[in-house]
Amino acid sequence: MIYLSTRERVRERVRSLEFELNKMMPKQKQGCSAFLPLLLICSALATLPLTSTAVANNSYVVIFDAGSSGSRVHVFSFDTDLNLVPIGNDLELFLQTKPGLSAYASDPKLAAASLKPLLSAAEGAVPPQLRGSTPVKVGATAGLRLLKGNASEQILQAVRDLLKGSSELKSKPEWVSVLDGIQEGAFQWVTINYLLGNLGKRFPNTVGVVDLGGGSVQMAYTISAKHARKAPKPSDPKDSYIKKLALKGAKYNLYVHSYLNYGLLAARAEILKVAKTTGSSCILNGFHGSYKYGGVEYKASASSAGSNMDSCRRECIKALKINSTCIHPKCTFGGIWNGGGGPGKRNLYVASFFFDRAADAGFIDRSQPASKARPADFKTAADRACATKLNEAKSRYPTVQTDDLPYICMDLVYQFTLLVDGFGLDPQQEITLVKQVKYQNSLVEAAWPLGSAVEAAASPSVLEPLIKRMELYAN
Ligand SMILES: O=c1[nH]cnc2c1ncn2[C@@H]1O[C@H](COP(=O)(O)OP(=O)(O)O)[C@@H](O)[C@H]1O
Ligand SMILES: [Ca+2]
Repeated sequence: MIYLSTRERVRERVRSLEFELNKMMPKQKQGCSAFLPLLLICSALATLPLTSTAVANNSYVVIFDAGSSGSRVHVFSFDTDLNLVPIGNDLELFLQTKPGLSAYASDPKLAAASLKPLLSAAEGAVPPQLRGSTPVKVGATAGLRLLKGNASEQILQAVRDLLKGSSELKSKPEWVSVLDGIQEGAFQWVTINYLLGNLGKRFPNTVGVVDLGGGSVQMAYTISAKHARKAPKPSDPKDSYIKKLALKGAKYNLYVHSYLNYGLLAARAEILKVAKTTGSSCILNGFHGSYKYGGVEYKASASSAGSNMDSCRRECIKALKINSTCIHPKCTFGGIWNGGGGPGKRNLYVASFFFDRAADAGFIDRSQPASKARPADFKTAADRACATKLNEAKSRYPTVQTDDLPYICMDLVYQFTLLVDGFGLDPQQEITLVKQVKYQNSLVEAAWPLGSAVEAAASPSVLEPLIKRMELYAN
């Protein structure tokens, strides 16, 4: 009887509540709308006085980020309103390991085994009685995208076997996949705007994101519906420039593009390819060696004149194909439409290697989760780095790993060129370099997995058991 009356009260609430979270992938749209009533019920239940059992009603999601340079696991817990709730003292369990899965291209089992310590820590963070209903998802990014032949599929299969064979968490084969760059960029946008409390606001009140990984770089920001209708339509719909999102009652047209091969480590290879055989003016004076990326070795030597900011910039502009044909009103680089700009791009949260190198160069404080900077700061830092000789570099850049030191001028010049010549930022525009975002007095990683977890937490597989637990309680 209590169960029925609770349901009644829920229905009442449902009528007066608007809560909508939608799917990012068009193929799941139908599932989402079919699922909407469940979300409404959960949202309504969250406002009922269930205080003593509130914790029992939280759901957990485990997301593996199989990045090109490392693997990471994130565990999140959500309440029925999709707010993050603490796991122990933090709002997230976050662990990482290096190298990434793609470094084990010839040994899929070993690749999967590299996730074991992360998996057992993640499992330990989920209460035992909830493990069987807690989804574990694995999203691989540029590293696996760039592997040749069926190597990436074999690694994914080994990971599926690992999850099925040695984890209590709920896994499905299709939850272990290579994310496409558009999903990656859209999830990053959701993460940042979720943490800033922007979801549900009008589009000009959201922030744009740039995420510079090792293998690829993504940019995403919202544009007006009018502009979105005029967006160029690529021949393959899965490469669409616009992703439609409906989050917390607001509809967004997200401009999103991922540039494969233009992550920081992949871009080094692109720059070395355009450098003359006499050497690259991006490499510090005193270095003569080679650079390995994606199983290919590139000659990497300083030019006889040593490193030089302006000549290095020209190499970066060539590598980025800034001047390639543009059939749209305006392009970023390589003939890609620039999205048209607008208020959704006014505030940019710029993550991953942008944060790391800015901290290495010393113009932001690594101990702070986020710092304001300007693209021009990368140029000033590059000027100094390019005037450094290899034998002075270690003392000048103590946090940079030895293998990365010859490339410190290249990395900083590339980052400035990418922001200004590529993404069209004013060198003086203030941007936020971000590693973590403060959410309810805790810090949460500014990375795509939270966006994926928000989507997963709103899916039937997570909410159905949750509703059953609530019904059980109400009975
Ligand atoms: O969750 C995170 N927390 C902190 N830094 C991260 C996280 N995810 C990625 N990064 C940053 O991104 C850099 C490389 O990105 P990644 O290995 O994910 O490449 P990819 O995105 O091109 O596959 C890392 O060196 C690190 O600085
Ligand atoms: Ca990444």
